[in-house]
Amino acid sequence: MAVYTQVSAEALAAFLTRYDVGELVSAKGIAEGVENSNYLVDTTAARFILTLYEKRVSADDLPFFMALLDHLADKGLPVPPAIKDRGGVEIQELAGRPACLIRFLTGVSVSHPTPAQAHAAARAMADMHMAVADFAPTRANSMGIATWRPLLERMGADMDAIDPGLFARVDAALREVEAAWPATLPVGAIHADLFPDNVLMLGDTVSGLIDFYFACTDVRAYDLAIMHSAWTFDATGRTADAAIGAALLAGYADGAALSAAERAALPLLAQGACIRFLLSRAWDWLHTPADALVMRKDPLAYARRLDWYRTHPGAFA
Ligand SMILES: Nc1ncnc2c1ncn2[C@@H]1O[C@H](COP(=O)(O)OP(=O)(O)OP(=O)(O)O)[C@@H](O)[C@H]1O
Ligand SMILES: N[C@@H](CCO)C(=O)O
Repeated sequence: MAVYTQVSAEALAAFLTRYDVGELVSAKGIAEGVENSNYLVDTTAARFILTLYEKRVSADDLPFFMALLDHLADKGLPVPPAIKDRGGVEIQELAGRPACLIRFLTGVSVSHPTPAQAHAAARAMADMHMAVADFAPTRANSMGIATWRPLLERMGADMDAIDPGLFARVDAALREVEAAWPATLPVGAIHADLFPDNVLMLGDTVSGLIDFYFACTDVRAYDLAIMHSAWTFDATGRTADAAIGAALLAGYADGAALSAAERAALPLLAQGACIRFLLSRAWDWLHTPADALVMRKDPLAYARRLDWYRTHPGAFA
């Protein structure tokens, strides 16, 4: 469960007096998510999400994330901007952590998306990519390709405790990905973590894109490749659903043109996406005590996806 930082009812009630949002009625910790502490907050006026930012979100990056959310919300995308307090301030401090009160969005994240839902979600990603054409702020990808080898080397042979030979397998795949990584594809602000749990849906309609805390300036087609790796497989990474994959490509193409060069790069970008999530999951696997309250995500589910992309070069044809 993801409540690392406890906030007392008294501290929360006092915090809310900075805003014009009514008075505290109830607050519950939200179990989903692994990165930040999230509370569902009801006031006499409305419902909100309170997020306290933990280890992987740097306070220095919050202005970028909040500017991006404001920009997308202004363009009509279903994203949750932070609420401004009476002085116009979005990024606050609470219980010693950076904190934001965020607009609550209705909808549920689906664990087994249908092709229609995948289509709608990829269309929403395309809309997001188009909507940031005039978004000026930039942020380097803190989990981008330049970070993968240092992370791999830091774990070194410890990775073989997860699965014998894992270090060598990832090392070899990364060498190929590094050698062929495209340098000239269109870049822009991307979500970089648009897994099914970060898309809220009402039926086949996207009601929310959430969790922008890996958003950064990077290759747009890489965002689609991340989405493909996250949506197309079952949780173990063993089985790929071709209908979901096709729906993602079609949904994206509905909202944004995918050039021949972008399409041709997708198999490699998807392998990069697998390496990125394999490495972050492996790091957490090795550094989170097995009895911690947070659920560790299986790195091998991404090792299997990596193998799949390496053996299915025509997956995006
Ligand atoms: N604006 C919102 N409106 C409605 N529900 C939200 C909103 N933001 C977050 N949630 C809920 O809180 C949960 C956790 O949020 P989020 O995914 O941002 O957490 P996280 O710790 O950053 O997770 P992750 O492990 O995906 O990085 C979501 O699954 C969703 O149920
Ligand atoms: N979406 C990531 C967790 C958040 O970075 C994963 O499934 O590994």
